[in-house]
Amino acid sequence: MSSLIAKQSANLDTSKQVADEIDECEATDIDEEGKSDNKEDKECMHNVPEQDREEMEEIISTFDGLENQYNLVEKIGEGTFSSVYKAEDLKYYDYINDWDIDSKARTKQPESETSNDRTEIGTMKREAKYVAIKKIYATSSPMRILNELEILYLLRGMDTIAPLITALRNEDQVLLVLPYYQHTDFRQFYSTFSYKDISVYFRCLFEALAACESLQIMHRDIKPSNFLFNVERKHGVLVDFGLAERCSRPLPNSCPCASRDSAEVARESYKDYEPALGYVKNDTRPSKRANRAGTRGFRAPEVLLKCPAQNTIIDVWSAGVILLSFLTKRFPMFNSKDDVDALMEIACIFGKNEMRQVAALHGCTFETNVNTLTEKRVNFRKLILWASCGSASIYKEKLMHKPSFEESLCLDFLERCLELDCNKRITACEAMAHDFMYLDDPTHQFSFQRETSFEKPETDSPMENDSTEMTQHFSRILKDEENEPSTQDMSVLKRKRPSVDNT
Ligand SMILES: Nc1ncnc2c1ncn2[C@@H]1O[C@H](COP(=O)(O)OP(=O)(O)OP(=O)(O)O)[C@@H](O)[C@H]1O
Repeated sequence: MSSLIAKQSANLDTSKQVADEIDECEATDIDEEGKSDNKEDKECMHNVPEQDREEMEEIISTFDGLENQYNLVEKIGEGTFSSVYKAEDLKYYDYINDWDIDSKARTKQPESETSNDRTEIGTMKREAKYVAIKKIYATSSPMRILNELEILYLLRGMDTIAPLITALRNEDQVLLVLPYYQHTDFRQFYSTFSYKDISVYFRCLFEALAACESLQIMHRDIKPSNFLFNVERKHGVLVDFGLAERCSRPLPNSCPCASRDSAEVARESYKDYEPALGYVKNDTRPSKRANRAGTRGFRAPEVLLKCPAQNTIIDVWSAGVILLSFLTKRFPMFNSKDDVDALMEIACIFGKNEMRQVAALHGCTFETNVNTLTEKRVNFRKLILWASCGSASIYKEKLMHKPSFEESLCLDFLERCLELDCNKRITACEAMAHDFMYLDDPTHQFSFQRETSFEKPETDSPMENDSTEMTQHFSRILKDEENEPSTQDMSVLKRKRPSVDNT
């Protein structure tokens, strides 16, 4: 076994470190070998499914000496490219652990307490410390693994990005060791968060995105399960840079969106376009190729339209989709099975007109014979109220009220994140200056001006055109929920699509 990245050596005042880590509540004995006597872990191991236990035993047997460093406790995640295990770090106290933000937060305690603790070092009970071990499947290419390692290295030192502690390799097996973050499953809080809570969530997320943006790194897989949010600590950490990529300077003619002039022409050109029905049988045009990596439902329009000039702004769109889930109280928001479906879901909200425009921006055409799509976009406030109110009468009542300051601010931020045109979308750094990020900060001076005039909207029909399939679909959801709240299908836009000949 070889260590790809050496742990920082332990030549510091270890005693101070140890003293700083004391937490009486979670105290755990550690014997001379360094193994903890954590009863919870032992009980946990009994509950570990047979298959997971076998996997963990295999990892231990593959990596010589691993068992002296880490005690694998349970499997905590399984993705397309890796499995993730929670493990106790048996050598924690031998190393400088700058990555440990929990302990850092705790060391901010009064001097008198820490000096008292220091005197008890020899005899004290040490708290068990955990890491997350990510086992990358051997099918991943070495270049992909190296890319993840390099990007994690570049992004080190951020409180909102999970840093790499170390990495281990044995032949084709690679383990990444990351801090373990106690977090809350998104499904447990997304429908109950207040605007202030949502603001805190997004400030952490955008802090991480702004750091990526300043280094021109696209994460490519922004979604709730990759942003580990701890509700109690009100802190989140971005993980999983397995698909991350460094932006390359786009060639000006690689896509109309890549240069200001051609983007302007493209934005206008779609108006004159006359769609030709059918498709070219012997199409000799070169196929359009671009990185489309990501998770369905979170891909930005430019990714779906195979834009070769993608940049960090794709992650802002994905963050916008998460925000839409918070506000509509629907997760997942989109549930497409392929890219065409995904574009249709987006078109349900933005309407055909804007879809044609964004397609032209990336050198494509958008045409569909799905006659239930509207030309114009759906108003975000109406969509959110409709999806989140639970009953048509509450929806109507809320719609009649002027949005609160918090709601207006949040809607403004949502619109800026979910901007179809990637050149007009808010950047992560700009987002950090948006007032929405500071809703919970009593010292923040707000400059956001909400519209003073408020026209009571027509409430007979929730959307512009009540005859569309989408409106009927939304209405059905509302009706169902009025009678009996449905927990079966939380995805607003999940619906059967009529057969499409030409999209
Ligand atoms: N540092 C960590 N602390 C706690 N849990 C973690 C940590 N890293 C990952 N996890 C858990 O493991 C899951 C999978 O991790 P990760 O996203 O890195 O793997 P993946 O194979 O790329 O998954 P996917 O294909 O779903 O994106 C996460 O959703 C999370 O629940």
